[in-house]
Amino acid sequence: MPTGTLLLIDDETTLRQAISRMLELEGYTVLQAPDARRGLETLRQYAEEVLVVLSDVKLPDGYGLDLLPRYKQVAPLAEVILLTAYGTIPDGVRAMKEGAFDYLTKGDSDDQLVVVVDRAAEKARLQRRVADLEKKVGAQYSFESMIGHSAALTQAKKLAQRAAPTDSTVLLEGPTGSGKELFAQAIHQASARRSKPFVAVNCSAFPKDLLESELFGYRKGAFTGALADKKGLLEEANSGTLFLDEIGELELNVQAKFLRVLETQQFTKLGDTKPTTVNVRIVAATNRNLRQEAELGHFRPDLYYRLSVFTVPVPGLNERREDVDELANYFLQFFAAKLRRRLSGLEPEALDQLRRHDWRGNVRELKNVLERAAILADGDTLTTDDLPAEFHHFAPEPTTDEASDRTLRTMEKRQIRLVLHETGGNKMEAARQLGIGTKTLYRKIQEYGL
Ligand SMILES: Nc1ncnc2c1ncn2[C@@H]1O[C@H](COP(=O)(O)OP(=O)(O)OP(=O)(O)O)[C@@H](O)[C@H]1O
Repeated sequence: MPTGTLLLIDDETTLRQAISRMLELEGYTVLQAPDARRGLETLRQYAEEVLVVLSDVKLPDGYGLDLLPRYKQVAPLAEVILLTAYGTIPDGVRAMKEGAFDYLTKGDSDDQLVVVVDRAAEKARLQRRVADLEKKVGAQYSFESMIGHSAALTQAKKLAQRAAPTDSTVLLEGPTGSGKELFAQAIHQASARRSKPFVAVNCSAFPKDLLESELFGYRKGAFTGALADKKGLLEEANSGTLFLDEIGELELNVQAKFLRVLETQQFTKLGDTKPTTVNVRIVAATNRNLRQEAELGHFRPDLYYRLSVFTVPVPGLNERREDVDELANYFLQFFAAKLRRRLSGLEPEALDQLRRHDWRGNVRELKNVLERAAILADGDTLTTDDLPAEFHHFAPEPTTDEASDRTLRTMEKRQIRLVLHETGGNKMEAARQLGIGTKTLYRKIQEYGL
C-alpha cells in the first residue's frame, strides 16, 4: 500500500472531501486547503513531507497555472497535479509544459486519479532519494569534511573556496598524494555545477595517443578500429567539471587542442569536420613546477597562463605535520569501520613515529600505513609494531630468547593475516605466497584464531 502525504487544494468542499477519502483509503495522508493562500501556507509547513500537490486550476484567490511556480518554489521536490474543469483541456496541456506532473479533469474516474497520483508520488519519492544521495556525496567531498586544521591547509581551503563558485579555471599545485583530487571534488561540490558530472582524468595514466581520443572522442572511421562514434571525456563532463590530473603530462599537440577548449569551449573530434561545443569548467592539477616546465619549453606558456588564472597551492604533509594526528585517527576509524574491527586509537609511541616520519607520499602514504596497521593490529590499540619497518628505528630490541620467540610468532601471525587480507581470503593463493602448504596454513589459521 502506498504511503506518503498529499496536499489537496480545492474550494469545492464536497468534491475535496470525496477525493480525500478515496486517497486515504489508498493509504495516503491527505492535507486539505480550500484556497491558494491556505494551500501555500500548509505546503510551507509540510514542505518536507508533501509528495504531491493536487490543485484546482480555478481557486477563489488564484489561478492554478500561476500558482504552479509558487508551489514548486515552496516545495521543489514535490510533484504538482492540476485539476481542471471539464472542457478546459488546453489549460492542462499548458500546465504540463510548465512543469506540472500531469492534469486531471474533474470528471475522470477514481481509478484514473489513483494511478496518476501513485505515479507522481513515486517520482517525488525517487527525487527525494536522489537529493539525499547527492547531499551525502556532497558532504563527503565538501571542504568542511576535509581532515586537518593546520594553517597551511586552512589557507589552501580558503583560497579554493573563493574560486569554487566562480566558473574560473583552477590550477591545483601540490605533491603527489597531497589531496589535489579531493580539492577538485570539493570545488565542484561548492559550485553551481554540483548536480552535474564531475569527470576526473589522470593524464599520465593513458598512452600518449590514447589520451587525445579519450579527451576529445572520435567519429566512426576516424582510424582503424574506430567502429562507432565515441564521446570524449570533455563531452561526458558537459555542464559539469573536468578534473585533469597531472596536466604537465599532456603532449604538446594535445596542449594546443586543449588551449582552444579553454578559449572557445570548442574542439574538433578526431575524424570530424565540425567543431563540438561544450560548457565545461576545468580544474587542473600538477605535481611539477609548470612555470618552470613552460620556461624549459616542455609546456606551452600560453596554456600555462590560461590555466593559472587561479592557482591553489596544496601543501604536502611534511609542511603541515600538525595534521598527522587528526588524519591518523580519522583513517584509523575509517578502516576500523571498513574491516569491522574495534580499534580505539594509537599508542603514543606509534603516533610519535608517525609525526616524525618523512611523508614523501603525503596523505595517501599515511592512509596506506593506517590501512595496513588496522589489518595487523592484535589489540584494540595500534602500536609501533603495526607500522611498517621504517617506523621502527626507536623500537626497543627484545632482550630475552622468550621475548624474541614471541615476536616471531607475532610476526608470523601478522604476515598470515596480511596475506589473507590481500588475497581476499583465498587460502590456496595465500599459502602459495607464504611459501607453505595449504594444510599448514589451515592449521596456523586455527592456531592463531584468524
Ligand atoms: N585532508 C584530507 N582528508 C581526508 N582524506 C584525504 C585528505 N587529503 C587526501 N586524502 C586522501 O588521500 C588520498 C590521496 O588524495 P588525492 O588522490 O586527492 O591526492 P592527489 O594530490 O590528487 O594525488 P596525485 O597527485 O597522486 O593524483 C585519497 O584517498 C584522499 O581521499
